[in-house]
Amino acid sequence: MTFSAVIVAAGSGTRAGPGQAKQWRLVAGKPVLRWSVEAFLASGAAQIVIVTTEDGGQALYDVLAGLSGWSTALGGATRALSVQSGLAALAARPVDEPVLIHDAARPFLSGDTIAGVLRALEDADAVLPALPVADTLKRAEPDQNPVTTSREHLWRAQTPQAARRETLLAAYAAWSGGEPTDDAQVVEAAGGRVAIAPGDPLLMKLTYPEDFAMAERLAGAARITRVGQGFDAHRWGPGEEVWLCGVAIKHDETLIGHSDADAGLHALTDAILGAIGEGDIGDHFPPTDPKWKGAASDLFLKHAAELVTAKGGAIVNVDVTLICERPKIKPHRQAMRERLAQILALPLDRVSVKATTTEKMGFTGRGEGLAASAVVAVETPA
Ligand SMILES: Nc1ccn([C@@H]2O[C@H](COP(=O)(O)OP(=O)(O)OP(=O)(O)O)[C@@H](O)[C@H]2O)c(=O)n1
Ligand SMILES: C[C@](O)(CO)[C@H](O)COP(=O)(O)O
Repeated sequence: MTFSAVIVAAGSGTRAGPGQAKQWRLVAGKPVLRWSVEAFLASGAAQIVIVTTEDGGQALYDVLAGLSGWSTALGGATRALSVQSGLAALAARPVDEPVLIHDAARPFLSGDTIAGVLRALEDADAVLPALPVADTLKRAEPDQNPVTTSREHLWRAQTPQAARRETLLAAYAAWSGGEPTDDAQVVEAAGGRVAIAPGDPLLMKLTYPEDFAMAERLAGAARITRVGQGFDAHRWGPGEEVWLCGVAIKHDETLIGHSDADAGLHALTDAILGAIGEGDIGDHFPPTDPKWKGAASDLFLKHAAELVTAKGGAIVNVDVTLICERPKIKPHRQAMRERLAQILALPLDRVSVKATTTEKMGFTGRGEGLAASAVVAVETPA
């Protein structure tokens, strides 16, 4: 389902204590706001409006470096005003398109939560993700005994909250209560049907200083590790040098292929694409396309690495094995590792290049061709 998103990030974060407002602070090395933008991009949001203060403007470009598909709107004095500013900035989108309104202060947004909210919107005017209250509740006035209060039918509201843009615009225009604390409440007051979608315990709102320590611990749980493997082989032919793992090696033959035939980079590119479920190298760079004739294969690897970044992921380590009788790989291994580390912006100890012969057996053993296999570990949001 096509949808757009409004991320409200114009608050001052007073309760989180002194220092930078919470949406700009880091959790697991990543700005709080960036977590949500990446989650919406990974789920295919058609447009993302980020609502910030004027001061936030420049910070935004640093915080969202490398990401596209977002625009900005100026926040208001309250969350509700910031939401309305974000909705106004979506004027070019279809008025009946679902809009997901999300607190920047909730970094651990998953694709499942987004999908659940959108699914529930098929039968409702507005949807909020929520969790049932699990603790016993007490109402306590100063100097009085706490009074136990039923927790039955009580839910903790989270974001993103969804409604079609026209529904939200009409409901906010009709709102005459005090300060609404969420968007579903505004649709509810306008007589709309509000549904609850599954909330997520990880989707906590950073509110108090101590929440940041908790978020650091949750950051590990909010990410998954994926593994991808790739394989490639090319035939030997007449030539004077061969490209392997991004390094040119003088040799009495070359590998034949549509691009520079760097089997090491091709296997590694496929491993990365495999880890993130993005098909294979041929899907992205068809061998039938003359554009890629003689292309330097580091371009393919960079593209795969950029797809990982766009999903909010990071490559953990890569391991390439080259399979050939000749040339000898050992003298070039360090240069290959350094080149791969440079292309992928990884520390050297996370890049491995190995080599083996097949003891004169098979096509590599007979010197007909060279093969390469690669394994990669990638971390992405769950
Ligand atoms: N005028 C406002 C107030 C809040 N928000 C956003 O609404 C979300 C939820 O608000 P809250 O957690 O209350 O954030 P703050 O208002 O920043 O925090 P505090 O109340 O502690 O100052 C946050 O992402 C916040 O940036 C906003 O865009 N504009
Ligand atoms: C919208 C909200 O996240 C729902 O739980 C929440 O109400 C926003 O925070 P605030 O402290 O009420 O501004």
